[in-house]
Formats: sequence, C-alpha cells, structure tokens
Amino acid sequence: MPSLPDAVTVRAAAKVNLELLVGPRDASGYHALATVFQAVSLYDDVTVRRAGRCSLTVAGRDAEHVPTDESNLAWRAVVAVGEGHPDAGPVAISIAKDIPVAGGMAGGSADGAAALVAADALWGVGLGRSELHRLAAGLGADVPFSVLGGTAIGTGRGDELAPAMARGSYHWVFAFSDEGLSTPRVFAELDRLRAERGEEAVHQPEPEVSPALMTALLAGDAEAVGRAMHNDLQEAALSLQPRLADTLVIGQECGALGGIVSGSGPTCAFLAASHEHALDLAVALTASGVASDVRRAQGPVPGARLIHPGKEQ
Ligand SMILES: C[C@](O)(CO)[C@H](O)COP(=O)(O)OP(=O)(O)OC[C@H]1O[C@@H](n2ccc(N)nc2=O)[C@H](O)[C@@H]1O
Ligand SMILES: Nc1ncnc2c1ncn2[C@@H]1O[C@H](COP(=O)(O)OP(=O)(O)OP(=O)(O)O)[C@@H](O)[C@H]1O
Repeated sequence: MPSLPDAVTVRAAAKVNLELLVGPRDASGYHALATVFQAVSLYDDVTVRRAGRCSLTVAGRDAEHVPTDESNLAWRAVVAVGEGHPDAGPVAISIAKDIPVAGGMAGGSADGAAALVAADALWGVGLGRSELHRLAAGLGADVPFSVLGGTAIGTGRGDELAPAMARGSYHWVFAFSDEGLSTPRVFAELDRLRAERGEEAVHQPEPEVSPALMTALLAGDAEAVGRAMHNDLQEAALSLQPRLADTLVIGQECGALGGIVSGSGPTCAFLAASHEHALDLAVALTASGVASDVRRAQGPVPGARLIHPGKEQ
C-alpha cells in the first residue's frame, strides 16, 4: 500500500449563479432554489498537514475577516471526515484566500469543499461520491457544488446537483465591494420585500430553471446566456447596498452581455463577449471607482482538486 502524505493541498474555485430563482421557504428557514451554478477561475488553496495539535491560519484577500477557530468551514470539514476514522489525528490547516469573503461567490464553501477532499486524501479515507456529497451538504448549501465544479443545475436547497449540458468558455468580470453581505440577511430581506408586496415567503411557486438559459448553454451562445442571466436575490442585495445599482449600470453601459449580483452579493458579475471585451469592461469598472476591486475570470473550471500532495505553502 502506498504511504500516506504528510500534507495535501487542494484548490477550489469560486462560483457565480447564472440564474438563481428563490421559491418557498420551508419550516427550517431554508428556501427551495432552482439555480444554475458555474465555477470560475478565482481560487482558494487549502493545505492540511499532520501536526501535534489542531490549528488554522488564513492568508490573502480579506484574511482578517475569516474565523480561525472550529467555526471555520475548513475546520468543520476536517472534523467531519475524521469522525470514526482510525488514522485521523490533529492537523494544521492553512488557507490561501483569493475569493472574497461574504462576497456571494461561495468562498467559505470552497474552503469547506477543499478541506473535505484534502482530509480524505491525507488519511486515505477513500470517501465515495455519495458520502462526499453527504458531508458537503452537511456543511452548507453551496458546498456540494464547490466539490463538483463545472456548470450545474442546483435544486432543493441548491445542494441537489445535476451537471448542465454546456458548451464553450465564458469571460467574466467581477466587481467586488468593500463591505460584505450576510447570506441569511439577504434571504430575509427578500422575504421582507415579498411580504410588502403581499407575497408570502411560504407560498411562493416552486422554481424551475428557464429553458432559455439551458438552450443558450447547450449552444454555447454567450449572448443568449447573458440575456437569460437572472437573480431573485438581486433586489434584496440592492435594497441592503443601494450603490450596487451604479455598478450594474456601468457594466450595462460598457456592453456587458449580462450583469447581475452574484448569489447573495455584493459582488457584481458581468459576462463579456471576448477576452478583449473583458479587459475593456474591467478597465471601465476600475476607472469608475464603483468597486473596491475588479477581477477577470473564466468559467467553467473544475471543482475541488488535489494540486499537490506534500506541497509547502
Ligand atoms: C445564495 C447562494 O450562494 C446561492 O448559491 C446559496 O443559496 C447560499 O449557500 P450557503 O452560503 O452555502 O448557505 P448555507 O450556509 O447553507 O445557509 C446560510 C443561510 O442562507 C439561507 N439559505 C441558504 C440556502 C437556501 N436554499 N435557502 C436559504 O434560505 C438560510 O437563511 C441559511 O441559514
Ligand atoms: N473558510 C472560510 N472562509 C470565509 N468565510 C468563512 C469561512 N469559514 C466560515 N466563514 C464565515 O462565513 C461567512 C460567509 O463567508 P463566505 O465567504 O462563505 O460568504 P459568501 O461567499 O457570500 O457565501 P455564499 O456565496 O456561499 O453565500 C464569513 O463572514 C465567515 O464568518
């Protein structure tokens, strides 16, 4: 039997929801979703190393806003994999962050997914797909997609996944905000706005992803994908951070094929027609001063994957 590594590094990607439809809220407070995820080339790297005692350190973007105790999703992931496994022991977890924190791009979920895959490899647990999915869903609604990557349809809480038939590669520009948005707060704000209109959260119609988006993805037609992009949480994110509307207008003025708030926000996601168009859009968004940072990325990219057994960070 090959010897187990002393340390494992796994890379996991950020996500954007091309479409996010929010249906009825259930008794647990979760909402039924119909969403189309795409993994994009902004990454966090998580290294899990055998150690004398458990610890967690974070470096990189927004590191100061990330918990370094057992509440961190990466820590919870390692504990979940180790439960009942004889070779599990204390580990030092280090996270190199490039995905914005509380940005609506599943940064914490990416770390949770990466840590699940890393602990599995470190201890030679041999988790099967369904067990990995079960542990991922236990950590959060976005974590199963962070494990899977690519382009996928999410239903249930967003954790029941089916790969989407999708062609082509997409050019994205992301405008970050210097102030995060809490996901539960954004869902609660949507419920409040709907109640104001007389729409009860528990009586929403069951959501279904739009045929127009699925057809556009199947054809690899970026213009049609841009037209079909939609996010039900956008009005709630705009209500909590009204200046995001200015960011969306700039993207629109610069000819983005589509522009929406990403997930629960506040990151705004713009689809560009080409590499050059993405460069132009990024320059315009940076020059406008509406965003704290602007980044380009491509999608789809793979889910959580081992990049180095034993790699030092
Ligand atoms: C907005 C999205 O990013 C879209 O992909 C996700 O729905 C959020 O996924 P996540 O951050 O992994 O969510 P979780 O950590 O599981 O849940 C955080 C909170 O978001 C709200 N939540 C989340 C998912 C869902 N289907 N309905 C919800 O109402 C609940 O208030 C929940 O307590
Ligand atoms: N590894 C982690 N990285 C970032 N935040 C974490 C992590 N673990 C726990 N958290 C907590 O989760 C909160 C949300 O962070 P995260 O970056 O996952 O938000 P998000 O990208 O908006 O999530 P999503 O798109 O899945 O709704 C943070 O404010 C932080 O307190």
